[in-house]
Amino acid sequence: MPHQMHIFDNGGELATALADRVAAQLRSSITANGEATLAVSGGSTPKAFFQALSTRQLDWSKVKITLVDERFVPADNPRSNHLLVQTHLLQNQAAQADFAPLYRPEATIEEAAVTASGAVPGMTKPFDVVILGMGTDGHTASFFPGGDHLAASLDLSKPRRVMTMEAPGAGEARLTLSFSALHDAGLLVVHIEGAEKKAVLEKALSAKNEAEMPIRAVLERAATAPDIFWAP
Ligand SMILES: O=C(O)[C@H](O)[C@@H](O)[C@H](O)[C@H](O)COP(=O)(O)O
Repeated sequence: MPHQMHIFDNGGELATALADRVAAQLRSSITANGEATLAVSGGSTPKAFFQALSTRQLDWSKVKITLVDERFVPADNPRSNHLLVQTHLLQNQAAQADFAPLYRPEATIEEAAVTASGAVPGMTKPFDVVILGMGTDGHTASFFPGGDHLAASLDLSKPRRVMTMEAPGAGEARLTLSFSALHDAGLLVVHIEGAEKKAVLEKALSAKNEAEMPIRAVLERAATAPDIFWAP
């Protein structure tokens, strides 16, 4: 699926433009459906975007937010994506949004994945907005090269769900939405910044092996053409 490239002079301009685009999509979904759903990634890249989006005027009480992926750690752990979203996005206007975490305090991560699958939006119909990041190894969400459930996570014949992932480059065990839950979002964004990530993207676009660079599944097989937002 051909992607659309959006290039900005700096991260601040990207954050403003992406916040405006996402807010417009959420407003449109609320008008059409009475609600809107948003799945966001963690990492260091999205902070400025989260802060900009948190100030946008819309009926946030009708917005359900979850994570694309999460470390299997509680929200008070500094590595928690829930903590990142709580700190930078669920503030200001967006504080009224409903947030559904992936981490669940179950005895095992497998049980947490089952509980989360029954509790997060996007499991019965497409998300209105999905924001993906990308690592320099070509991972996105927790679709890591060498992941123990990588093939299953990218298999579009499998149901929308929260699943577990362990991989050499992932650190803690992860909870991740499946590609089947992400690929058909109304607005599917890949948000990357810096020259190194641009080079990684170009490498990803130059070949097809998804096990080597899982981001290729998003670039090649998503039902929704991805919008790539990049700044130096
Ligand atoms: O939990 C996470 O870390 C993210 O969901 C992950 O997929 C992230 O988007 C990339 O690792 C990029 O992270 P940076 O923005 O920190 O480069």
